[in-house]
Amino acid sequence: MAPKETKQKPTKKSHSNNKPKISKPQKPQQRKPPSTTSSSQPPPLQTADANGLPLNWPPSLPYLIHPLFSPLLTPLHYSALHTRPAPDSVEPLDELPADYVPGPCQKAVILPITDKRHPAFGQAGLFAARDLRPGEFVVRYLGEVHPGGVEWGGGLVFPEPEKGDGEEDGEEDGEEDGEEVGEEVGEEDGKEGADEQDGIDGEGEVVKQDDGKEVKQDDGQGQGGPQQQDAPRAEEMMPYNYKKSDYDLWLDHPSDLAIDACRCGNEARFVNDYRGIPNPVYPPGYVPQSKKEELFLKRPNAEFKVVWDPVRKEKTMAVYVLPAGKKAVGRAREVGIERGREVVVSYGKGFWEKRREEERLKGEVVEDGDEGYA
Ligand SMILES: C[S@@+](CC[C@H](N)C(=O)[O-])C[C@H]1O[C@@H](n2cnc3c(N)ncnc32)[C@H](O)[C@@H]1O
Repeated sequence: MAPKETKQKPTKKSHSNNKPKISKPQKPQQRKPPSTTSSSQPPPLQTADANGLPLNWPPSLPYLIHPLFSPLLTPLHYSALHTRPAPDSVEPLDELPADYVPGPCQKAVILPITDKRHPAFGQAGLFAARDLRPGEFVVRYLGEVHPGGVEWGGGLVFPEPEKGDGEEDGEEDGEEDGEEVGEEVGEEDGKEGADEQDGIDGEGEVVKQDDGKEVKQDDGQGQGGPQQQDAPRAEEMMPYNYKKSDYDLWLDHPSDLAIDACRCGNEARFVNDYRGIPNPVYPPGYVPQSKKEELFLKRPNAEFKVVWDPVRKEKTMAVYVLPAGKKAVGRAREVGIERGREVVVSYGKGFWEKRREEERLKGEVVEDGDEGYA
């Protein structure tokens, strides 16, 4: 039975009931080709490295071009995942753009945060590689699709490399990173024994690894998933706690479907929350002259949206530029996020409330440069 769709605001799911905030579904968009860059505009920023992976992609983290599926998902979860609300339903889903091609994103680039005023200084963020139109699709949010209610997810299992890619890949994977290759933890939440097939099932897709090579996964949802590789190290056997992830979003809350991009994912996992981020148009120390201006300095320019993947016929999550405001005039009607500007969303108040609570419990003070992430 198809779950009833609800208005979902994709928010950060982690830590609590304050699950991802998902933008209000909108009527299906007219597909338009991406706007061409006029000759007067500077060239797009470089988004990929020499291996074809996103620039600044963490070497130890598996890069996904399709979602992975947890073996903990049930037929009911899959039914919900593959059920599209009717176009005339209260909340139909937009579709991914017709020209969407799986793989590295050319619209945005992962960059280290070097501005000390930025609350995520020392981490990374996602930045527009070219001017992005209001409402434009930016990038999918890829990760492990898992039951949102579960706490423990077990180890991560990636498929054996294809013959020919040889040991090299397998060995590198095994050696380099505790997170990317593992085995289902012996005890999943202390309840279940491990199975070699358990972990994260791919769905007949390709995972790009940190060496830029691709490995294929079996086809079939939740069946015949990735194979175990080398024997995992101790840390790879550690149970994984979804609840502690900072990269976990609700995909479909009523149907208990979530996406976690902590252990693997794509560029979208680097999208920061807008709170406390200084507007680079203004110099350091600039004090907003009015409440209106202050608000301008503190608003998101993008959103997480649940959309329909017409090729895979399933719900998915993506980052979109926010539509132009009703009062937008001139350039603001054409450019939602300027080239070089950080793509920022709202994680939702709940995310920061929970964060504050956790910090308080730890006896730490949250310094956010903002009057409150709530
Ligand atoms: C989904 S990750 C975003 C990417 C992250 N900056 C990184 O480099 O991996 C969420 C984490 O980024 C940090 N973050 C994002 N937005 C922030 C903000 N406005 N203020 C402080 N920290 C932020 C927090 O540590 C949060 O747990």
